[in-house]
Amino acid sequence: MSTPSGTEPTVVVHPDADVLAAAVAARLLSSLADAQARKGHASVVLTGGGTGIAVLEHLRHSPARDAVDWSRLDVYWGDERFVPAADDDRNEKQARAALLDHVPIDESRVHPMAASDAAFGDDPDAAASAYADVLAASARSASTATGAVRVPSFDVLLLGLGGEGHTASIFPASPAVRENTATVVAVRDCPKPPPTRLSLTLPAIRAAEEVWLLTAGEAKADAVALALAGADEVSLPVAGAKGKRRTVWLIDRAAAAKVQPTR
Ligand SMILES: O=C(O)[C@H](O)[C@@H](O)[C@H](O)[C@H](O)COP(=O)(O)O
Repeated sequence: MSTPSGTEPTVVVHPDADVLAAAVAARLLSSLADAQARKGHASVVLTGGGTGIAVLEHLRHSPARDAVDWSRLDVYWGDERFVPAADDDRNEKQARAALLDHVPIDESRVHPMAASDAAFGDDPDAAASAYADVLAASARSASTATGAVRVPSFDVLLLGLGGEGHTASIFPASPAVRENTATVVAVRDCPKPPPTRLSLTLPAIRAAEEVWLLTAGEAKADAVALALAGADEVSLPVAGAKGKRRTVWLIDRAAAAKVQPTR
């Protein structure tokens, strides 16, 4: 698979979905511990979806779990389902059950996107705008604003992807994929239920130091191959998910089945 060079993505293929999730958990522990050793704190953007949550489950059970100082980790989400807080579809609820409720995290450093029965009621635009304000404030306080994009300089931003090429809650040919100024948007009528969501936009995603794409299964093989072959982001949003410093595709053999080997 391709080797890291500049903005070229790194592609790492694991035998199956479970080894992939365990390997990503180990990689994430090391990356966050390195960031904390370097600058005293670290930040991660979590993703929903089966692979993303499986990684958190492996993190929870890892013997190296406490290599990360959980009290100095800032946690954000790349997207969220705009449903009541107690709804099992909430990415935050799933992340807390898988990991966050089991580690000594500093709750003031955990930044969930609003639920539909919280401060903004059932107004996803207000909830999206409020999260953009949280990101901007975090950028100012950490004085790591990434230039024009008012978000913190996320150390690792995790993303899953759909078979048709969505990532976070950015779907093909949608208003969200064409958004080039807002950092967070409300998304309606999503093909993947539930229909209403909040999502980082591609400019916000591309402000991350590292973007890791996590996926498994043959249903994702076309999207993976097209993205790595340079598809345009409007028709395949995941193709636009790139880190400032590094982009890493962490996939299993089934999802890698149609990737053209690099010469
Ligand atoms: O909230 C969501 O639904 C996710 O953010 C979404 O982008 C997910 O990561 C992909 O749809 C992959 O999901 P699976 O890993 O379950 O295929």
